[in-house]
Amino acid sequence: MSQQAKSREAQLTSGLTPPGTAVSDLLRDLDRWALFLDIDGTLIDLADTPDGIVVPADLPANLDAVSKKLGGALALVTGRALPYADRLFQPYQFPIAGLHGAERRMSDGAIDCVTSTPEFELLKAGLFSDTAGWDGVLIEDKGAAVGAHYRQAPERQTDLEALMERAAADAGSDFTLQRGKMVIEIRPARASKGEALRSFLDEPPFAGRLPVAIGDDLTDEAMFKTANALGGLSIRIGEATLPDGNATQATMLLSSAAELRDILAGFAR
Ligand SMILES: O=P(O)(O)OC[C@H]1O[C@H](O[C@H]2O[C@H](CO)[C@@H](O)[C@H](O)[C@H]2O)[C@H](O)[C@@H](O)[C@@H]1O
Ligand SMILES: [Mg+2]
Repeated sequence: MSQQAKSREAQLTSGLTPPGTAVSDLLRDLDRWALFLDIDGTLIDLADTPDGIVVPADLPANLDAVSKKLGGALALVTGRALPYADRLFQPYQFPIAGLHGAERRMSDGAIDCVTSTPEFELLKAGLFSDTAGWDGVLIEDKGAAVGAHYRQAPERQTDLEALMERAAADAGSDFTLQRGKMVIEIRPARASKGEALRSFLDEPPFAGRLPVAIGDDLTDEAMFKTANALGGLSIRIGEATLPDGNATQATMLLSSAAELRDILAGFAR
């Protein structure tokens, strides 16, 4: 662990208010906070495959109850495609940013979506065919984005890095590589989770509130940075040290998605 990460770890676990207290602070001052929640690894436990996730039965209703206590100021901010993420929490629909912030449904229901192109469809088809014989590798078609998963084939990480870097270069400047947990993605470069958080805060019912951003992966660091810059709270699920050895931008930690779900369940009551 780098020196920077060590001092960050100490800072996070020293006299700072434990995250559980920070979140329960919301109980006292409901008009003050806006909650921005990542999905995979934050609300929902990680699974071997993108479709292997299990949504705990009480989670959708708890999210709805927390949202109502915050006057609707709860948004999901995910790398998943917006329609896929929406289905996870039926019958409820929340303000949501998908594809790492590239597409968004605002509180009034208006959707700013991003669509694929014939060229990008060809690129995705090429990835499927190039990896057809790579056991355990899973190509995830997300419409205007694509993910290459190696959770079940860690030995293929280097091959996938090279393949996705070439594909991203072919895709051009409208796209960017996004690394994550056992995945490399090519996504629209037009936004980030930090920009999505800022856009929500320009609109009711988020405007005038301070952000609480909670996430678990590299893509969420942009959300943490923006929340911190706006005087809000940033909470990472997991360690203070990122896989690359750098310290997280988050100012607080939670141990697991289960711990966050318990806090939200208590807050929902
Ligand atoms: O921003 P998030 O909501 O956290 O979404 C990030 C990515 O989540 C999914 O991949 C991750 O979760 C999978 C299921 O647990 C896991 O198998 C995979 O290894 C993780 O990387 C999703 O498949 C991606 O599209 C999201 O970008
Ligand atoms: Mg996540």
